[in-house]
Amino acid sequence: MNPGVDFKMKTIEVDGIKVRIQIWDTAGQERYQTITKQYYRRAQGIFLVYDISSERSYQHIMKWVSDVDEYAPEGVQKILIGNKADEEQKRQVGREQGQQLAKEYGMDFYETSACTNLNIKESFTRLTELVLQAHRKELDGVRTRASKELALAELEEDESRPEGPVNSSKTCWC
Ligand SMILES: Nc1nc2c(ncn2[C@@H]2O[C@H](COP(=O)(O)OP(=O)(O)OP(=O)(O)O)[C@@H](O)[C@H]2O)c(=O)[nH]1
Repeated sequence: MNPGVDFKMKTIEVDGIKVRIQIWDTAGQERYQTITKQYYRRAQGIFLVYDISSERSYQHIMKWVSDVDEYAPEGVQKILIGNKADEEQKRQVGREQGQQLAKEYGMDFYETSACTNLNIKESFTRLTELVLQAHRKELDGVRTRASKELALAELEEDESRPEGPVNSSKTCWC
């Protein structure tokens, strides 16, 4: 295992389907970034997490977003998280600021707490849902393209076939 990256597996249920997810927790520190960016490439869903008691961590989200845009696959699903929601007395980032930023980037938004478990299950379920939806859309696209190509191939085959009854005794096309 690389320094700066934690790994866990978990099974969660989404729409009655059991989904096994791999969770890669990459360190935020600058010194690990060459390593952690490598992990973006295979991600299907990403949580961008700031700490509601740290304005600085919120300001950092823009940088994470641009890194994700640069290194993660195009269809990656993203959710913005404001963590440490239990630390209300230390709050530096308003909930509306989180909502606003998420809206700008077209992401869902949750305030969570790893201490009280607030929205932990909900946010993982939602991200998994988004990943599954995106995957289904991609598959539908592939299926539609494949059936169009098949229909076209059949049409071409029909057009190249000689006219007249199939069992005609005539063997040449002239
Ligand atoms: N009160 C509170 N503390 C939290 C919460 N989540 C994490 N912490 C604390 O915040 C500190 C940092 O937590 P980490 O999980 O190491 O944070 P991290 O983002 O992985 O840190 P990096 O390694 O820099 O990426 C620890 O002391 C945690 O106990 C939370 O929801 N509420």
